[in-house]
Amino acid sequence: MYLLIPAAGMGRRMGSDRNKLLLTLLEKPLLAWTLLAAEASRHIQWIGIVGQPEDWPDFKEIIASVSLTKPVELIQGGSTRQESVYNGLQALPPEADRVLIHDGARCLATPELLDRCAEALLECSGLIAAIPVKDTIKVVEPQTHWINSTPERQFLWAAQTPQGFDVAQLKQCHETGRSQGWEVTDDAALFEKCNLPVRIVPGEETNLKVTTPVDLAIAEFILRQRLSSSIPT
Ligand SMILES: Nc1ccn([C@@H]2O[C@H](COP(=O)(O)OP(=O)(O)OP(=O)(O)O)[C@@H](O)[C@H]2O)c(=O)n1
Ligand SMILES: C[C@](O)(CO)[C@H](O)COP(=O)(O)O
Repeated sequence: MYLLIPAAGMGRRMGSDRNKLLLTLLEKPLLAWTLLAAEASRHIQWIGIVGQPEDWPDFKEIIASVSLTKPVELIQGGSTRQESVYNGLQALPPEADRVLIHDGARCLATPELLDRCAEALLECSGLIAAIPVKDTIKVVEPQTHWINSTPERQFLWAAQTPQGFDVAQLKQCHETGRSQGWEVTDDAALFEKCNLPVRIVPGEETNLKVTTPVDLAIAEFILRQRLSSSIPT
């Protein structure tokens, strides 16, 4: 299975002056934790990291530090996540017919989740990891902040990555999106807009996207728990 890791963001909401994937989480950069999960996955055979060229020297150090045994390619990022994934798709080896896309910022995803998605992708052409929403969600008027409606929670799922697709179909959806000027925050949305089916694979509650400083603190807590429970007594 081919894996693309969008890693070309800025970390604006983190308040960071550099790519948040270079920030340290328990003595390793965030990106290192994401790569360790990809390395431990049974199905991932090739990794493309989409990043801004100024980060490549750091990325190369991280790749060396985690002793990756799988082939890795660095791909130039775009100005949005959508554009970064587009660039990643163009850089896939020609034989890649299925692809998983996993945010570098979701650095707590387990190898088991990557493998669950890879296996499910043998049976369908579009999927995403997702979890049921826990909060009651309100649809709100943007200007006035008055509530418009309360969607039924049983229909609401929080989208995560990995997201997996048939490569030819996803490339076509991205081309359509570019020609129509669609701006989306995940790849499933492009599939949906093109009327293609996307199924849910059970995600992980701990698979948070490190977006703000609070997420970083929560990620550290989760990782400490995980590491201490894996130490044999
Ligand atoms: N131009 C971009 C923007 C984002 N990403 C990646 O997409 C994932 C999800 O994006 P997000 O969490 O929003 O990251 P940032 O763009 O870094 O954060 P912010 O929006 O707060 O600036 C991250 O792994 C990020 O590196 C990307 O590859 N290219
Ligand atoms: C793809 C994603 O991780 C799904 O939750 C998310 O949409 C990434 O984009 P965001 O704009 O940073 O939420």
